[in-house]
Amino acid sequence: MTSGPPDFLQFNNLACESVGGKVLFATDEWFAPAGNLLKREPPEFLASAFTEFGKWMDGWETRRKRIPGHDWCIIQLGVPGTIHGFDVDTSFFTGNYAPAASIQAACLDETPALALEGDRTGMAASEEQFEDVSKVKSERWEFLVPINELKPGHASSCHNYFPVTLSRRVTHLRLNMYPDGGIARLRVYGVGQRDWSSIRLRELVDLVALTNGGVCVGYSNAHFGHPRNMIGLGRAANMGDGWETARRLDRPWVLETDSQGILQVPGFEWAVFRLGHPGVISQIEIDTNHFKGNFPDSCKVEVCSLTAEEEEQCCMSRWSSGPAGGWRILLPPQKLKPHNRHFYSTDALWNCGAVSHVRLFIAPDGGVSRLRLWGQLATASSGGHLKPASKL
Ligand SMILES: NC(=O)NC(NC(N)=O)C(=O)[O-]
Repeated sequence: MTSGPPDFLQFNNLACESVGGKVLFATDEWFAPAGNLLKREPPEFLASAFTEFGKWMDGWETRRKRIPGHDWCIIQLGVPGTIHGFDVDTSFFTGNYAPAASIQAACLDETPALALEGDRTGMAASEEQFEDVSKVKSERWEFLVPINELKPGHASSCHNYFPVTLSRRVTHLRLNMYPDGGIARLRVYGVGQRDWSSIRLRELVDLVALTNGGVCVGYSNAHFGHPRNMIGLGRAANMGDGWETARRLDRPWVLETDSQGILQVPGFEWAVFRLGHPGVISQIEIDTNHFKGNFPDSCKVEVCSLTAEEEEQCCMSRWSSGPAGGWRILLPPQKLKPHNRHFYSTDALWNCGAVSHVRLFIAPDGGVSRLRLWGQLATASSGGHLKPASKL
């Protein structure tokens, strides 16, 4: 029996540098810095690239150890949250991959006071140099992944997936490699968890933002870019930082207009998001930044309210069985423009009250770089669930 990629790959990468993930400390970074672990772009190999330290590698690579111990680094998540799984990606590290790794986690109130540059001096850094404000040495942090052998970074074996079952919030990770070697990327799949107590009554927040705990829970097509990219920080860096579907193959070979001159573009693609907190959405932004020859013709937004159990059922049916109460239209169909920020406020939106989930349609296909859903948190009087759904 062949098993496909694990379900946790649908979640957000909480450690990615594009959402603020940082390496605070590494015992050794001789060949390549640990910061590479958190890059958003897939790893690459440049056969003829060498530095004064050795072969240029796109990942974290330490020296062949000639002293006791093993190498490790401390990572601060860009978005603190609950972790559902890891991908320790060894791409292109073949004769120099780390043969084994483990991952530990902590939830720290403050950032550890660290000021160490990556060590290229010939002396490995010691545990004492890592001053941990939690007063618990990082070597004693809880293991989310015990020591496991890794596979080398050939295309067929580079992904080392580790599912995690821990419902507690995590802020920092310690990645251990045994004894030394290289790892191309560490992807930390989870859901952001923010403290909602600091939000004032009637304050508008982007309820779907990754930093506020929004998460994509289903989609029809993600050929060129995953829909979760739409809820990332700031404006998209490029087309790869947005949601982009393949060209639909069921489009007519010659497009035509109907009797009223409206272009007939059958078919659509969709993506469903769970909001970080149920709320009443009053402003929407749909940004087609960078999508110029491939922006969607039009979009539509629907909403519903689901419990965690109802969401699980919908996910299991890949959203073919809709919510019991049905989807309601929040934003009726709107024409879109290329490379443009589209803003819709209350006069364009239908009154739907408090909701927990949103479905964005694009017709017939194309790319959207950002989706922002501004609203107030649900209260007992606005009629929504007071607790965010927590299962996928
Ligand atoms: N050819 C190599 O990759 N050699 C060494 N690594 C780098 N990056 O030069 C090594 O063996 O660890």
